[in-house]
Amino acid sequence: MMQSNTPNTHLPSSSLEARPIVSVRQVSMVFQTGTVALKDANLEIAQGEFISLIGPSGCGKTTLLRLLADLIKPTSGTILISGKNPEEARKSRAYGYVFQAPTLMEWRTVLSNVMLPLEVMNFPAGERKARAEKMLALVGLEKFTRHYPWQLSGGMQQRVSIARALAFDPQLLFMDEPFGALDEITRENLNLELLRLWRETGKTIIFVTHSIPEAVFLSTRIVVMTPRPGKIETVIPVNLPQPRTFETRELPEFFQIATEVREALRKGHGYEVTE
Ligand SMILES: Nc1ncnc2c1ncn2[C@@H]1O[C@H](COP(=O)(O)OP(=O)(O)OP(=O)(O)O)[C@@H](O)[C@H]1O
Repeated sequence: MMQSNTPNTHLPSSSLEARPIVSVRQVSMVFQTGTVALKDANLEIAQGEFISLIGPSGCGKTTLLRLLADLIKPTSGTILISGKNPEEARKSRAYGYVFQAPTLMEWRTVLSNVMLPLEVMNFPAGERKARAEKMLALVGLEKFTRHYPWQLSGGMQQRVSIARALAFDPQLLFMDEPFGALDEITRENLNLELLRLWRETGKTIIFVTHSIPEAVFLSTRIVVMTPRPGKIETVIPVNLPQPRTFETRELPEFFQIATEVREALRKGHGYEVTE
């Protein structure tokens, strides 16, 4: 059975009085090379939030995501996901992960790519197809189930990756610059689609980006990071009305928040972000 998540019909409460879905406390990551990729990071994320991590190259955004996903272990500090450590959370399928490149298997159809994690996780055979079809419909690709990845555009391939990450119905979705390689128009359309999906499913999303407008458009809060050592500089709330539309980008508040993010990045000497 699919979990029944609550749709995000309004801005998620800024209150973190209920147990946060993600809790990062005093987390540092020093690689064997001596690079301090993350220093004393603290962050609490409530269920249903859309959090963007923004900052210049090398500030530790991917490192933070990889720590949450149990792909690497922190040097110090504590990470809890729904009250579990990252390894337990991974084993209980708490999150899906979308990478910058779609990483689809070229010899498998779209449907078969989305079914792959369900096969690996030993979902009953009868359930796999129904789940995969449901997720592909959610990302608007119901007519492309029999296509192969090379027959799809880059944006469509990334939508398949999102469907694949959601196939086993995780509460959390980690996305590492998923639209970074796409053209601006495709990217803006996918931003809108992602917000619709977020509203409809009630997922909590943690999204890495280099783009200030993308972060402002998507997020309920923006985590601004700065490099050397990787640090959380500040967390900026985005109180723009929901649902966001193309017009959202024209609002004076949109520009005000973008300026706030830019200034926070400058304060941390992070200049290398896209406008
Ligand atoms: N496995 C590793 N071993 C050694 N150093 C690493 C490793 N992974 C990342 N680093 C270093 O840690 C720092 C943070 O890297 P990370 O990939 O988290 O940055 P980022 O903010 O995601 O950058 P980008 O925006 O370019 O993807 C960088 O200086 C990077 O070189």
